[in-house]
Amino acid sequence: MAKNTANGDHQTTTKPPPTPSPLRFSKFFQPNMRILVTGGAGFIGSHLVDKLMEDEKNEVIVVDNFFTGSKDNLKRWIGHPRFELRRHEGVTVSVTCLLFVDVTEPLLVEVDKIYHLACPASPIFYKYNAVKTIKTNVIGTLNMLGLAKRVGARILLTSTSEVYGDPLVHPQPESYWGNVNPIGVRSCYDEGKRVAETLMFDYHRQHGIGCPQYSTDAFMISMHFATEIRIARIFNTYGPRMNIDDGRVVSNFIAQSLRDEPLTVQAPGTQTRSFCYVSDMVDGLIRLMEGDNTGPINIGNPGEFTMIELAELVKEVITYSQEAALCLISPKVEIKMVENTPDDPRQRKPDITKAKELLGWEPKVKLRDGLPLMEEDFRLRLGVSKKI
Ligand SMILES: O=c1ccn([C@@H]2O[C@H](COP(=O)(O)OP(=O)(O)O[C@H]3OC[C@@H](O)[C@H](O)[C@H]3O)[C@@H](O)[C@H]2O)c(=O)[nH]1
Repeated sequence: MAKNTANGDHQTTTKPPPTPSPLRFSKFFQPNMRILVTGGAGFIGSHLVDKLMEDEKNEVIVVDNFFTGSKDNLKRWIGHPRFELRRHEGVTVSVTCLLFVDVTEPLLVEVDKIYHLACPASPIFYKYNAVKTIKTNVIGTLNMLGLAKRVGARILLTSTSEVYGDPLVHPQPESYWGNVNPIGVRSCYDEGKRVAETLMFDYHRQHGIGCPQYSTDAFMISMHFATEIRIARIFNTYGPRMNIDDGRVVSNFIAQSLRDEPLTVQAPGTQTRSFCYVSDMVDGLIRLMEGDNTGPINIGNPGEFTMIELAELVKEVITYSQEAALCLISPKVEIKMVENTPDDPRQRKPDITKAKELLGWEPKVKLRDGLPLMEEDFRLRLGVSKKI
């Protein structure tokens, strides 16, 4: 008897593993595309869900443990017939509540595509429980790969620019192997994502390319699914729905401006980052999933800013009063230099040649245009109106 373990490994080959319903191959069956989004209640995940739900052929299942994600981000979809809620071992789900699942536990659902985003992404959150972060990246990715293998789903991992560590090559192409401290406080995330990438490629290599595959074993024909993988290396992303106290630099600066607090630039302030607006990010992820390239592919905006430049730009863009709007500078906002955290990368900027060539993708929203959209969302959530 063939036995499929929860992580999708076949223990014998005498019987074919479970296959999708034969109905899916029938002439009159028009299946919807069933898409699982892990971490779908988070900042990028929820924007991705919005985009996927725009296509009436998509059914979307979200799993999230709500450590950093929030049901509020998905409230418009709760109860929607294509936004499916499932029961998972021991977890009863009512129609008003989302599936509470942690990817470190195996998950059994039938899906065609998996966007695997689940993991805290802000340094203060991923460092908060470092062991849990690395478990999420390693065990969580193993579980999702096992699921992908079992049901024949294509899986996309959102990896990170942090796999380049404190890069010695600038800007960073995908061919750069990085400069990562394996025992530092950020390692749970950057090494975790590096292992996750390794697992993706090992599953892909070990289980062949092309889907499905047939093989004969003692005169039995067995079918198994190759693991089709996609890897995106996400660079710093910003936009509406970021947690207000998320701790990342753009959300910090906007929240601080709206609260009339000084902008905390971490020393030396000359370190650089490149900021991608969330709608561009989602577009890049979907193109990668739908295209023919496994990646890894950098998805990020190559516009590079020092943290001092970013603080100046936020000061300029966030207006407090008509007077401030006219002179484009809020008189109240100050910049305060504060201590930095260990291993903070000194520079970061994506080389997006591959994304342009292979996905036909490049970001459209400039930082100057994206910041006011985020400001509007933060004002609503903080209850701070424009004083004009
Ligand atoms: O209040 C702050 C917060 C942060 N910073 C600085 O801003 C820079 C960016 O820091 P963030 O915390 O926003 O994010 P990081 O670039 O360190 O990490 C991010 O990298 C890419 C993604 O995968 C993740 O979202 C996240 O890990 C750092 O140099 C940090 O020192 C400030 O100057 N002030």
